[in-house]
Amino acid sequence: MSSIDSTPSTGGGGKELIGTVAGPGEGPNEFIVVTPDEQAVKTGEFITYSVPVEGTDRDVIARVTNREQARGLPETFMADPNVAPETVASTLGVPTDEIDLYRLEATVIGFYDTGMQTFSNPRQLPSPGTRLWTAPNEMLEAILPNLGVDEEAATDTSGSIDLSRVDVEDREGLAHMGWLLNREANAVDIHVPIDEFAATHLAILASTGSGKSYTAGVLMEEMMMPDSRASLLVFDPHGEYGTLSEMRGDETFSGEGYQPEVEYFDPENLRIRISELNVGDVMSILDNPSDRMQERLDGGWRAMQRRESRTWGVNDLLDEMRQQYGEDDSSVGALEWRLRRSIQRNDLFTTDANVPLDDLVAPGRCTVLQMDTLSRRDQQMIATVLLRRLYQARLAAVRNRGEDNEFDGEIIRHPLFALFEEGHRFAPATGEAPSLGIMRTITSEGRKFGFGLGIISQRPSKIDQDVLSQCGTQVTMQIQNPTDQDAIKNSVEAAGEEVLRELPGLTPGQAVVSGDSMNTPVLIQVRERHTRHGADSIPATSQWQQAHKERRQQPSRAEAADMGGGESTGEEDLL
Ligand SMILES: Nc1ncnc2c1ncn2[C@@H]1O[C@H](COP(=O)(O)OP(=O)(O)OP(=O)(O)O)[C@@H](O)[C@H]1O
Repeated sequence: MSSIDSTPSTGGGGKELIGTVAGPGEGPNEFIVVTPDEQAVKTGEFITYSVPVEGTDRDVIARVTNREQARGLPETFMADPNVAPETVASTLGVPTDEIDLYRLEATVIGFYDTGMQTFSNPRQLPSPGTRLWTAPNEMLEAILPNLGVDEEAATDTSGSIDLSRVDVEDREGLAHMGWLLNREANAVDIHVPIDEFAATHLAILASTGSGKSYTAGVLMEEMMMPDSRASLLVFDPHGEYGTLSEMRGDETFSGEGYQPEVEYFDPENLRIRISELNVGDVMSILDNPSDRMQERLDGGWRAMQRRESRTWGVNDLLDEMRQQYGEDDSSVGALEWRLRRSIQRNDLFTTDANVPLDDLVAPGRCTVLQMDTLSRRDQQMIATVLLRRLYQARLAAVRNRGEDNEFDGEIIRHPLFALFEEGHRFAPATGEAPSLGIMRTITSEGRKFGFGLGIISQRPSKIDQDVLSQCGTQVTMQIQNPTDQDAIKNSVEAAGEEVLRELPGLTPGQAVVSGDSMNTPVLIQVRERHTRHGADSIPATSQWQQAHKERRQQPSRAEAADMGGGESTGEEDLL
């Protein structure tokens, strides 16, 4: 059978003839390709062919989903590991040339429709005999991520669409995450649109040690570049982002008079004003309040919130409750002990200090909240109160409350992106967390108010499924735990079988990027960071060695005592 000429109209690097269509596959979008061994097309590779759609030739992209040997040397030729199969074959006089053939299964993704700005399925499989090429590098750079291809930029002098002409390198607001894993390093760079994941939220999910915080670091670097100048807030429960300060003054991040600011806040300057708490927050930190106590607290708290002053404390609240329920009310008495223990004696809470939101967030500023010395509950409390204030301040900006002379609340006029390490701690699937409510609100409503969240976690099954399912872009790295794989399957829409199959085999730094920021899920190698990674494991043996040498160089306590007065022998210390 003569092969059908289906040369794609696009030119460019990486385009090589790989084989021919043998026939349809199992599913309605699947077909089988036969290819000789030396082409070595890997699973996950993007291949292309051309078909006429409504009178115009379209370059259709398909993904190789499986590869198996269709014909090779008989197994008896491989029996002795010391003799090459070719030697056995030639001794027996069997020709080995072109004996290997591979059978590839491929799934049609579609042709890029410049009108719809995404893939469109031609609903027609390539005919047997159609020739297939690996898709050109430039074409993949332009159409795999959801960047929107301008039809004019893609049209060549003859008026036909040539997607390899589109150059995304110089486009603004893109995050260069890395490159397509199946191609050579940097052959197909993957740039994801920051606007997209900053609006519809992001999840970075992987087992521990697979590169989550490294990848988050890469994305933050990209967001702080001169063509983005993001307003970032990082909730860092382990103190892993100390090295982001290297962005300050680094030429890579500077331009047009801009340099990113990187600010660190610790618990000392992250105090929470008591009046910022709502009654639900307080209930969540009190020890087992009875129904009657909850009722008293609710009445007292509401009265305090109606007051003009925002600087009241536990004593004022107790006075208020005694006024309402009587001096000798036993429930107020029981509440007093609990309120003093959980709020008044916790340094986190204060009556007056309140970090102004303008000090905390600004365009071109990455603020890291270092919370590693705080308890989990205090970390959640800080997140709750800050997120609520920030959300209200964004709401006020979007609703033009700033133009109302009587409005005296806080207002933030630029979009925000808040990133959570240990996301399951702040939005847990089970158990109480005061921060869960506001995180659900922001993930479901934040898009309209320019407030994006990024959730990083090594336990997807432990994240609230509502929050996880609202994260429109997913970066998924190595995950072996079946429960976590199931959580991804259930809540991540874009995670098809192909994505899930990849997860156990990934190595650190390899990731599947899927969802709103992509037109189709893609396997990438995450690029190296410009700043150092701040969360490497501690190299125990070299540090033991160093510490031991230092210890030997220092005089022992007994020797030191000896040198001090000349009277001690050291032995005296032991007596
Ligand atoms: N893209 C990459 N390029 C080079 N090295 C990487 C890359 N991604 C990860 N690594 C290396 O892999 C190791 C683990 O990365 P990382 O600390 O980000 O993992 P993690 O998933 O955040 O782990 P944990 O859950 O323990 O915080 C680090 O030593 C890091 O240097």
